[in-house]
Amino acid sequence: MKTLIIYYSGSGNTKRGAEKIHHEVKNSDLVEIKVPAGTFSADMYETNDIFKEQIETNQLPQINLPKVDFEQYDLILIGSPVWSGMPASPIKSFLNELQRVNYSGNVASFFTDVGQDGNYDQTFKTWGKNLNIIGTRRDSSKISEWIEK
Ligand SMILES: Cc1cc2nc3c(=O)[nH]c(=O)nc-3n(C[C@H](O)[C@H](O)[C@H](O)COP(=O)(O)O)c2cc1C
Repeated sequence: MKTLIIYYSGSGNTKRGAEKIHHEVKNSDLVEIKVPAGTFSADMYETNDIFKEQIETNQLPQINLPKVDFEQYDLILIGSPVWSGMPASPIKSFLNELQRVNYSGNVASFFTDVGQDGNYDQTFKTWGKNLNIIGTRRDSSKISEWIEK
């Protein structure tokens, strides 16, 4: 089984989790989703306002991805911070891209937060409604056990 671990991280927590999972999961590749400088703010409250506006208006952030043939992966594991009880907006951009290319493999997600995951799971499933989503989990612990089953 081949796995792509792909993540967006604003301040490094999700990045660290993704790197840990990458070391544990055999036959996995690791890719970071980046946004242009200035998309968000260093201030989390400002970022939260920008985020909410993006979601309300569906003006999603541009994402910079390396050229990846998604179809070579059996599973794409998407890492995100929780923002306002939801996945971060670059994840919505990425889920749109996966649906645009009709990715047919399995999709899962892990998230990092400070304890309030709100509607993360439901929102992820709604944003990726045309994908085969196998589930979402908190943090990087036990993720390799979960996805390798
Ligand atoms: C804009 C913004 C909104 C956030 N909203 C939540 C939230 O609703 N619930 C929560 O538990 N943590 C929230 N957090 C905290 C982050 O989810 C947490 O610090 C996460 O680990 C950050 O990951 P990162 O370092 O990969 O960006 C928020 C952080 C930011 C910047």
